[in-house]
Amino acid sequence: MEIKNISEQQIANDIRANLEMILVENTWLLKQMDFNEVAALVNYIGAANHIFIIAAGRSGFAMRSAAMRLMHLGLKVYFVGETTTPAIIKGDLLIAASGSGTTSTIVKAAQKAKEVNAMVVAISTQGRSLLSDFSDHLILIPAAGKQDFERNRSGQYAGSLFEQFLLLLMDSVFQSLWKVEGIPAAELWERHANLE
Ligand SMILES: O=C([C@H](O)CO)[C@H](O)[C@H](O)COP(=O)(O)O
Repeated sequence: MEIKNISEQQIANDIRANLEMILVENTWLLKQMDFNEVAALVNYIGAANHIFIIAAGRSGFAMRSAAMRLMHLGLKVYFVGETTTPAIIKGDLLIAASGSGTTSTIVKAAQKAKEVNAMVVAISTQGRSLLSDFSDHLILIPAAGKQDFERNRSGQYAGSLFEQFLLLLMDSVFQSLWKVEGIPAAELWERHANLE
């Protein structure tokens, strides 16, 4: 990639402006959310024997972070696709995050989860999608779709806003669960990886 003749100060200013735009977009999204939809997720998590999480690409990175924090709380959490992930069965919960709601591995996982009568919570930018058809509950994040090349809802590339907000939202869910459980941080830390 050729870096054009641009001063370090111009780049610094541009990066700062971008970060401001990203924070503004995430704050805008916060105001569009129905947090009762998110509150329901806490009930699904509380009722589940095991929690399975699936998401792909950058959405997957955000949800891997969420899986780690839920594990720190002492929940039995598996990220779909890891070699040690067991079968999902009735009484379990699948949290399936897909901005588009069409990523085939995620739709298939939700379909399988419903076949065995597990519960499915979807998180998506789409109110109706292939994924929502196999979901008991939907959390709508009305961010830009990853193929909204006109960039109507976000100045950022592809699904970046959804993926950022997903991470922030799941950290907020963790904070609520942590508060409810009242577990001291030092106790959570005992579950933190010591082989890293
Ligand atoms: O990595 C991603 C891509 O760069 C879009 O910004 C997506 O997270 C990946 O393609 C999965 O897509 P969705 O299932 O639609 O979230």
